[in-house]
Amino acid sequence: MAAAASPEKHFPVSWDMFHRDCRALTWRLAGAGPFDALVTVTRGGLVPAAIVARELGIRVIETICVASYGGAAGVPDTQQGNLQILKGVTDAIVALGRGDGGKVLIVDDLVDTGKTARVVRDLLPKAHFATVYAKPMGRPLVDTFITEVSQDTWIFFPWDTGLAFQPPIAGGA
Ligand SMILES: O=P(O)(O)OC[C@H]1O[C@H](OP(=O)(O)OP(=O)(O)O)[C@H](O)[C@@H]1O
Ligand code: HPA
Ligand SMILES: [Mg+2]
Repeated sequence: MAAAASPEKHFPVSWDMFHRDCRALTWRLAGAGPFDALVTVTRGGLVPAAIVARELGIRVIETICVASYGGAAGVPDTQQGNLQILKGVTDAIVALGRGDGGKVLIVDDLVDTGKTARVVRDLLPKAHFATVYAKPMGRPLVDTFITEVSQDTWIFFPWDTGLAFQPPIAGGA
């Protein structure tokens, strides 16, 4: 299956919906813990990580900073470029993530092609990988997620969007 070059369908997510989905993710994760540390994949993982960490009582939080989608100003970044790790995790977390005496939870907002998840997983092979949303290509790389959307769908997060006028459907929009 190929990644969607220009996703045709839109899946807009509101703050309320995102919070509810993060809580649902936490309920599902409760049985997989307890976790000694949480690693969030920036930047998209930061918001769900805050909610999940609060619900599960996790206080040790690390970032892994990865970037791969870049687009022209004014349009969603739907094209994936070379994946770059801008910052890794500490040796202590790497040791935990390899299964040395503790359990690490990785949180990201979504998995799409799975490239980001693959890189993070290679670094922390025994960690539990959780995302709020998953597309079919990346789904096998995730241990726990809440909602699956099709590969040709673009998910619009509340931090990337705002309220705007929508032309009526009857007008041919
Ligand atoms: O499964 P993949 O095809 O690799 O895509 C998933 C990744 O893409 C997005 O991050 P992005 O690299 O756009 O950076 P951001 O989190 O800063 O938005 C998203 O937050 C995931 O981390
Ligand atoms: O569907 C998506 N939405 C937002 N960011 C993304 N990064 C990869 N896929 C997506
Ligand atoms: Mg990301």
